[in-house]
Amino acid sequence: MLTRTDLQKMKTENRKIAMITAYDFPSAKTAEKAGIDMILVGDSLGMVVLGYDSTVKVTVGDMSHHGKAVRRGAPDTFVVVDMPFMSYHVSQEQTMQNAQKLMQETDAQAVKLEGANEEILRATRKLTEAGIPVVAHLGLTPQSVNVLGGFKVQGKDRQAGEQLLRDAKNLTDSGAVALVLECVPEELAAIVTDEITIPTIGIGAGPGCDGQVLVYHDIVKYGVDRLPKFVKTYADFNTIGIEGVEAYISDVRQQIFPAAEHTFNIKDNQLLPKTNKKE
Ligand SMILES: Nc1nc(=O)c2c([nH]1)NC[C@@H]1CN(c3ccc(C(=O)N[C@@H](CCC(=O)O)C(=O)O)cc3)CN21
Ligand SMILES: CC(C)C(=O)C(=O)O
Ligand SMILES: [Mg+2]
Repeated sequence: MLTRTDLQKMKTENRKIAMITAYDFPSAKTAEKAGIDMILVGDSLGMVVLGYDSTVKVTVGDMSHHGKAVRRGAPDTFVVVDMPFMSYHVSQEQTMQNAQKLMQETDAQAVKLEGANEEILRATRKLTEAGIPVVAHLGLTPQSVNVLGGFKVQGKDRQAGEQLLRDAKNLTDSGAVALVLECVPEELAAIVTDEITIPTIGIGAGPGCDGQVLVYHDIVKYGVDRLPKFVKTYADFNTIGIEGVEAYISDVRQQIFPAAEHTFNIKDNQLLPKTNKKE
């Protein structure tokens, strides 16, 4: 399993970090078998596997439930669990308790928090001091979709760019181990990556970041229809899945399935006598 130190070394040696989301046992198992560097149990699970239209409805209980399954599927991979909407905003005490629950129940290596206001910076410091590594997340922060007015590219003007760079530096100073940059212009992401000492992991933030993260179901096109511009797909599970289920339905209807090899038998002398009840 990679460590925080390995990630730092990858940045300085310009070896790119490959991260993917996973939400359950099979996706985690596949990601680990393929040799992924890091897994994110993203709160995007609300949209991708629960069918909500944003991440706002996701709870700490949901994150724990899915995080545990991911850990069982990927016992040897660095796992980051998202702290969901409002689980780190009410009070410092509640933030610590929620992070404790996620770390202890899922056995993750780090938690991820969106944003960089005073409270988030304090939480990042306090969690780190308590032994909980924090991954930061700037740019498009989906938990604030209702304030941002949609899933839109962020940091497009000079002022927003300067703010983002300041935030990134403050998060670094507060102890964050890595920074996810979501939906920001590649020029800005490259500058931030150069200016801070911790690794940046981009999603829709261009090739200049120290690593990349994408949503599992986007990469393999599974249950998703409209994909953001920044996604590249490498497989088409939708098509394969529909074809497979169609063939199964057809086999059942044509009595091709189940065949002899799918069927269990007992010895003739153990057979129940026929009762002829139907006649
Ligand atoms: N399946 C999935 N993939 C993701 O990457 C993802 C989620 N869900 N859910 C949580 C967030 C939401 N994300 C999103 C969702 C939509 C866009 C999107 O449609 N963006 C527009 C750009 C709009 C603009 O130009 O400002 C696009 O065309 O890509 C971006 C990020 C990223 N995350
Ligand atoms: C898009 C990534 C960075 C995320 O936070 C998620 O999947 O929830
Ligand atoms: Mg998230």
